[in-house]
Amino acid sequence: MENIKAKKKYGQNFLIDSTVLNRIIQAMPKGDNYVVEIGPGLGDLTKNLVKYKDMTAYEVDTDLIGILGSKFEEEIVSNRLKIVHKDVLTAWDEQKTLHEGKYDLIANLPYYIATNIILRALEDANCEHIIVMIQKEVAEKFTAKVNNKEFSSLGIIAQLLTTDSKILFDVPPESFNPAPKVVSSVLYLKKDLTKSISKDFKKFLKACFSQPRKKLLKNISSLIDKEILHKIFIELNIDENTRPHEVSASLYSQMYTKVKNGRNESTRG
Ligand SMILES: C[S@@+](CC[C@H](N)C(=O)[O-])C[C@H]1O[C@@H](n2cnc3c(N)ncnc32)[C@H](O)[C@@H]1O
Repeated sequence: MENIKAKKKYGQNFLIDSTVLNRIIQAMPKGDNYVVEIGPGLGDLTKNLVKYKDMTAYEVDTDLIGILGSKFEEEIVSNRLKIVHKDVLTAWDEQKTLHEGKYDLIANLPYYIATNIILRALEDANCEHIIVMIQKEVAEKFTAKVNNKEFSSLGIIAQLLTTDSKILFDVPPESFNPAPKVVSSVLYLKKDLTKSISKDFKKFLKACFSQPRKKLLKNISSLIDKEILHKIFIELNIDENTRPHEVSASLYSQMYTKVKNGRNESTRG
């Protein structure tokens, strides 16, 4: 490895296990989608991805930009690889999508912003597949199903926006340099590009899970009129003692529609 000291503040844990790299490449979706990588680091995953697809990589660390520029001179000149020196969250704020055209996000993510990045990728209308290395604990939240204690707004959002979500495999700390403190997993999400969810629905979910172990009714009663809530719970056949993780994604979606309609009716009336 180059003489580069990994920076904690950028979540730099470089992948040094070629078996894991190969497994990520094997998981690459077939088809013509462009590839976007977030955090190419020293370029080990990039080197393998660019063999198969044209791609853009977003890297925030100035010290790595020069290294990547000389390592991939040929790929950059021939337009197979574009390296963007930018914080990827800023890029999303500025342009809403990381690529004009359908793309797959394939990356070993910086863990300190992994959840945020996945949520942004789920919102990005051009992103079709998400294959990312993240903390196992976070991967489990995105793939959790109803009644599982880990089921939260992340699992609900993922279920409503994807047709497939799964953990492909786990990766031990020794596969990285420096080794992270946690076990990692490669998460796979295939989005349904016809679906989207609103900011208000996300706010509603946040309220529903504000105290995850308390009753759902209690969590949202500060936000929504109690009478409307009781009516909705009866209509949807939800017991008043139900905890937030015991309600399915589709029921949350129906509940939100009813809350919205209830509010509209009360403003009209
Ligand atoms: C876990 S390392 C992965 C490096 C490399 N892809 C690998 O697999 O060895 C995360 C990478 O994301 C970069 N990074 C951190 N924060 C970023 C941000 N906000 N925008 C873009 N890249 C970021 C880091 O500098 C680092 O290169």
